[in-house]
Amino acid sequence: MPQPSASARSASPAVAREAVAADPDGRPARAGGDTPATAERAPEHRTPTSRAAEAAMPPTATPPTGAADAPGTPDAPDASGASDPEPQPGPRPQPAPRPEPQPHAESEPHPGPHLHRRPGAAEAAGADDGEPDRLGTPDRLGTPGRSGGDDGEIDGVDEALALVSGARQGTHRSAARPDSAGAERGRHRAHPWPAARSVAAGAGRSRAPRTVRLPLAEALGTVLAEPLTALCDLPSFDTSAMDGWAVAGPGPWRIASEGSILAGHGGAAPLPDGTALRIATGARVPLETTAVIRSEHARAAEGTRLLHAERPVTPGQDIRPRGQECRTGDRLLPTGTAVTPAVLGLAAAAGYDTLLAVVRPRAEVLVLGDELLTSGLPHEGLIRDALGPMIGPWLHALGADVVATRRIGDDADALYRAVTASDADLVVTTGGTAAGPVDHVHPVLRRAGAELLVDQVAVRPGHPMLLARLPDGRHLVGLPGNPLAAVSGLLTLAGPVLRTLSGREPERPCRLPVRDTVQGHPHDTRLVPFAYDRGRPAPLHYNGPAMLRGVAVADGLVVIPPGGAEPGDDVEVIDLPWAGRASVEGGCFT
Ligand SMILES: Nc1nc2c(c(=O)[nH]1)N[C@H]1C(S)=C(S)[C@@H](COP(=O)(O)OP(=O)(O)OC[C@H]3O[C@@H](n4cnc5c(N)ncnc54)[C@H](O)[C@@H]3O)O[C@H]1N2
Ligand code: MOO
Repeated sequence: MPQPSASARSASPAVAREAVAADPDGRPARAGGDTPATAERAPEHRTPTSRAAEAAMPPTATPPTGAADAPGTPDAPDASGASDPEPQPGPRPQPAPRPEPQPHAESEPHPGPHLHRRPGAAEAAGADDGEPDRLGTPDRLGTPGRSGGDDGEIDGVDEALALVSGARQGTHRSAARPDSAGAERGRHRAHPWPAARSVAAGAGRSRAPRTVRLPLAEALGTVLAEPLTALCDLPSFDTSAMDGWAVAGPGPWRIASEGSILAGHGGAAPLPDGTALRIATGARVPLETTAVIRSEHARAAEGTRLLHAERPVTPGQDIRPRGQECRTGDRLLPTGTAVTPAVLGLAAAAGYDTLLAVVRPRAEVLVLGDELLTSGLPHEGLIRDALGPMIGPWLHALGADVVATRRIGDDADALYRAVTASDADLVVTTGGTAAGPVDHVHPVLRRAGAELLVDQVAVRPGHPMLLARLPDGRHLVGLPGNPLAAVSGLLTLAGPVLRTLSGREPERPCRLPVRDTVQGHPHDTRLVPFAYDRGRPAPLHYNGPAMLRGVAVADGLVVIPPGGAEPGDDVEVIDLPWAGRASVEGGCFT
């Protein structure tokens, strides 16, 4: 696919801004230089050496081992329009032929010295991300030659990916770590995406769920640890469904003088044949009642105290018979049902004061990275921690009680102490999963004697994600630091672990016809944010590994198998916990 022309790109203010905001080597420019007075810095542990090495990186040099962004990677321009929060005035670029970032945009970096960035590559790829619309448009990308803009000599996507993978393991990683053989094995140890999810679900099942009896008021968000069995008939007596008249036998009826039967009153005497008695909605219907006639369908003849029906009366009308909804002992809900507000209501109606619930698994979040700020604007290579504010609430939505979110910096000893001292059922780390000089997750897990259940997943973004079992049986999910890659890890590993840890069955896959073409990765599954468009998942832009702009407006992520998907192809969808398909017309219900 041809690149958008330079003139088309320069028409976009966002892209124009990016052109001046980027270093010649594609790294984000420093934002002004001054640290805002309010900026609060995460604990500083980084060595001056690593910072100096970063600062010294020449425009075309191989990045330091473990650096997240290589010069000229297609991911670099996501700092352009994607990070610009302002609405862009002026004419919008036409969205139709706009290419999505190439699959290998998620497999960065391109570490070989022969893969130098060409001037202008960042701007070219930046045009991909300048699409301001919420819904994506059909994306056709990765055609041979497209990658040439960023990849120098690389002509086709497959070749580029093969070369990047090989180079990463054979050259880049081996430079970072002495165990280059292990790095070489990396590709083979990656779990296919569906297998990784199964392993994660199985890991959650390996611990017997703890149960607790909770008052209804405290049970919201838990999962039933036993079936909800009706403790009474519902309704528990024959009930009037309307305000009106209880009548016995054929009319007209003599109006009884006893007044009215109200909801909450005890049993009235049997109703004699030929009589009518005022009755309220929800009141017990007297024995021998034939029907209830709504007030507006009956007329009391003046002076005679006789009641006439203005419509035909059928026996049983407007009476809810005892046990209509359930009988005592009926199973209303199975074990494993999520306790929603509606479940609380049903449980109360069926006679429950407390529920036996699975204790929500406890999760602790450990945010790694010395480059992270907890407030203020990015400056001098420091960036805002996007994961600290996001992961805890996301885990809560996935069923965990988050006991803490702690910032660990790039300190291996601090990480070791935090991992081994945590009493959470699930420890979730962010960043540090790859092979850079300060990527401490693997070494710390080795030191802690953890067993790696999943070590890399064949998914983009997020392939360095991991799942480990600690010696005491607790689990750890290592999320990659790139924010959308972290989301991918949440949905691939943390979600299934928490689902089964909290006593629920693994989610049944839902498949829906995708609206647009989505380019596949040659070998790996892709997870792409989407929004529902009349029941069909429409892939969104801003889906690069470091971007959250797409997923922030998404209903879920589509699972694109290697090879891609065409419009109408059924693809698996994972709904975001707060944007379920249940609210969407045409969605599927599992
Ligand atoms: N030699 C290799 N390098 C990399 C590989 C690889 O396979 N071999 N994979 C790349 C991919 S893909 C990803 S994703 C990242 C994952 O790296 P880490 O998990 O080690 O994460 P970091 O290096 O710590 O950070 C990556 C990136 O994300 C930014 N980050 C980290 N934490 C946060 C946060 N809390 N909020 C916002 N942004 C965050 C960080 O600054 C980096 O830019 O590794 C590639 N490298
Ligand atoms: O680029 Mo990575 O795939 O973000 O995980």
